[in-house]
Amino acid sequence: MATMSDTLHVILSKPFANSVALGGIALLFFFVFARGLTSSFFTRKRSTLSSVPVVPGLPLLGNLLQLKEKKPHKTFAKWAEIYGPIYSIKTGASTMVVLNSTEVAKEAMVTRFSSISTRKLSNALKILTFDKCMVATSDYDDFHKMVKRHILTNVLGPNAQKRHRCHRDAMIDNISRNLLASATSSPNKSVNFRHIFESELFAVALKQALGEDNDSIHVKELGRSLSREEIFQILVTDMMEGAIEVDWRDFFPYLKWIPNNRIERRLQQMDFNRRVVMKALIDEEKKRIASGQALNCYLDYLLSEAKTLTEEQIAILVWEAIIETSDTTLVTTEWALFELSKDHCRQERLYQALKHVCGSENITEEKLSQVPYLMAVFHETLRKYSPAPVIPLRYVHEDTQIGGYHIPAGTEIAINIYGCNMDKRQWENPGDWRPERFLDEKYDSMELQKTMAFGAGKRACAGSLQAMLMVCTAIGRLVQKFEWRPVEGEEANVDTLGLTTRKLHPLKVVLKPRIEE
Ligand code: HEM
Repeated sequence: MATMSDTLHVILSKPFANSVALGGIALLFFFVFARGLTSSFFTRKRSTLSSVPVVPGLPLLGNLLQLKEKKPHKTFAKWAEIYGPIYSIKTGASTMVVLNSTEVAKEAMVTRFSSISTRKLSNALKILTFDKCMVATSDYDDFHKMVKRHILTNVLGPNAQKRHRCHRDAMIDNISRNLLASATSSPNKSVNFRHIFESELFAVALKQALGEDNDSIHVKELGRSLSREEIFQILVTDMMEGAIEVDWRDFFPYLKWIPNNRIERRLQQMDFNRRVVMKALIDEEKKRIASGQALNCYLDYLLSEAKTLTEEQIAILVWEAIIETSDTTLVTTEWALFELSKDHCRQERLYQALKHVCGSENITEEKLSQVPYLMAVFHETLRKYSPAPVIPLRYVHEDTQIGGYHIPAGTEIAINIYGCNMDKRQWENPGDWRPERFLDEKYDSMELQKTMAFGAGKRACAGSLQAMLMVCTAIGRLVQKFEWRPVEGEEANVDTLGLTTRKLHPLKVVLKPRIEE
């Protein structure tokens, strides 16, 4: 998987790119300098507000080389300690303003939303999202409003979630049963929590989106049948990796004419695989529908209600519901259980809180609000391990202001959710995982926006209710059923990987089934 630094090193070591860069360097310097000069000239003319503090960088490359650490959200947070919660950086030819506190992030997402409502997509995301054809990556326009209404009506809104309840209940039962089987067949041996959870979560994603959880599918264009694991690889894993592919032309749009075949071929292949697998899955369901068997799922709903959408658009939207369900919920549950497994006192506190409310019954979604400590575990995990650490870039389409600074049109905005949720001025000892901080009376127990993890304003996460229901019920049930202990050395495995803050090393724990009293 290419990181920004890998890519830059490749650029800088490639003779062709070097010769282009050297040949055009005078021109480019002039271009960049002239661009800066003109924009600051207009800035001064149009606004009495000052410009945001600037993180110094190199000519042409700007701050790209300083972002060589694989986790830009951490570098952004470090810069916030020096330059304040709002500053600007240069990523090649573009100016990016980075927001690192709840105050300025909310101002951008709520108060100034009308000036910052478009997305700036990388080349990779443009290809993989069929050019903004998803709810999450589209601009705030009529298409967005229509498809958001669709996903809320059939999948993610409160009524839709009630209708999909049976899938979530089956998921928790299966996970609990599979973990019990592993723990009793080989006590003291670590169990593969992620493998079991991920597979069951994918089942919910498929049932909500397509109506059925397929064990395999024949894909004519690939000339073979794919197993469920291969379907997951193509629809989820490859796409998550592809989304962070760095194409250096993103930073130097005026060099777009230079081909970047390696990345383009890889992305086109991923896109092709996704298209043909989605087509095969959808064709299979169309046969079911033609036979008169209707199911409550997003595909059936879109085919009957969304007549203006093309087949390709429907396929991307159905895929969106699959991929968004399949990752962040696992990320949050795994980190919460990681923290609980190494903190016996807090695990015991949660167990007692569950016992107090549920006795020997299993926790259910109806009872979640009666266990404030469980909700606190959820929010503290979202705060410390914010699954989407940086919100997909926004684009300023008319001059605006944030934090009292002038922000000219054309600026990219990076909202560093990780920075907001780890801001020392808002959170005491932010590096500590301390659910008790959310037991404070100032928090409404069922409010989902206690941290910035789900974003804010009109583009806040549409799946927050589903995520809360699944994560909290899973943590609650699994702590009711088992005592969680980390295997030796697990405490140090805090590294993350990828687009979301997925745990680099899957959680390794020993589970001791609790004796039912
Ligand atoms: C713990 C789990 C989750 C977290 C932390 C999370 C976080 C986020 C964030 C930060 C955004 C971007 C907000 C913005 O651009 O301002 C977002 C958008 C979105 N999320 Fe989630 N998400 C989670 C789970 C889910 C799930 C399970 C779904 C289900 C399909 C989902 C569907 C969406 C959609 C459709 C959007 C786009 C909303 C819009 O643009 O109007 N999310 N999410």
